[in-house]
Amino acid sequence: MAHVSLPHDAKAGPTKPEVRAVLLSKLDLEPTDHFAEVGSCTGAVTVEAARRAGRVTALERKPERVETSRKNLAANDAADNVELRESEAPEGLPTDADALFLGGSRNYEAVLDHAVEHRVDRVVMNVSRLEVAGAATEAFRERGLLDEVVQFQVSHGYELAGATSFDSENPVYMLVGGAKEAAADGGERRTDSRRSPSRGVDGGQR
Ligand SMILES: C[S@@+](CC[C@H](N)C(=O)[O-])C[C@H]1O[C@@H](n2cnc3c(N)ncnc32)[C@H](O)[C@@H]1O
Repeated sequence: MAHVSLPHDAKAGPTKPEVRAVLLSKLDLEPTDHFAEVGSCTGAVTVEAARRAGRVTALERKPERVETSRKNLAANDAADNVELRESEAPEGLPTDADALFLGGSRNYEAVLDHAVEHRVDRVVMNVSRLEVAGAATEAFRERGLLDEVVQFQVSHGYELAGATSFDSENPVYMLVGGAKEAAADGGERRTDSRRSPSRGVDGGQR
């Protein structure tokens, strides 16, 4: 994975490189995709998405963090296909996104409603707080958006007395899914979705 340079920082973020690697595999972005992001903050995810998707619309509610995103995008020469919006989602979300990432959780239920209404093919949300993770999992499930819940924790080794010990980062809960296409008969189909088949949370193969 190409390096992301973040000379400008923010109080929250960045999403760590290993977490971004998993996130990007779930989002499966391609040059034809319009990617929408809630909470660009340092722009670390925005930069990676801009290298893969054709278009990126990135929202951030805090003006100083919009500026941080803007500067870090420029530092990575990744601003050409990115529209940064100072906005609190769902306000300002595009209606034609193929993939949506919620890096910020404010108003997430309304953001998920937007994803359902506009049939966003891939929806991923990262959560670090346990209580929010549980509530957000329910919100995905209630809307028929949930394919899988992934929980992982990254640790980095460091040398200690000639051996290797580890510093652990906070666990991450990654909620992964997307809106299903409505079929003419009122059922649901997944014909043009790029979501990879995975074992659903109900235990069935999806
Ligand atoms: C944990 S940080 C995201 C980190 C980011 N992925 C990065 O790599 O720097 C969450 C960000 O989401 C923003 N945020 C939270 N809810 C939002 C919403 N509804 N709309 C826009 N921004 C939001 C916060 O201001 C914060 O900057």
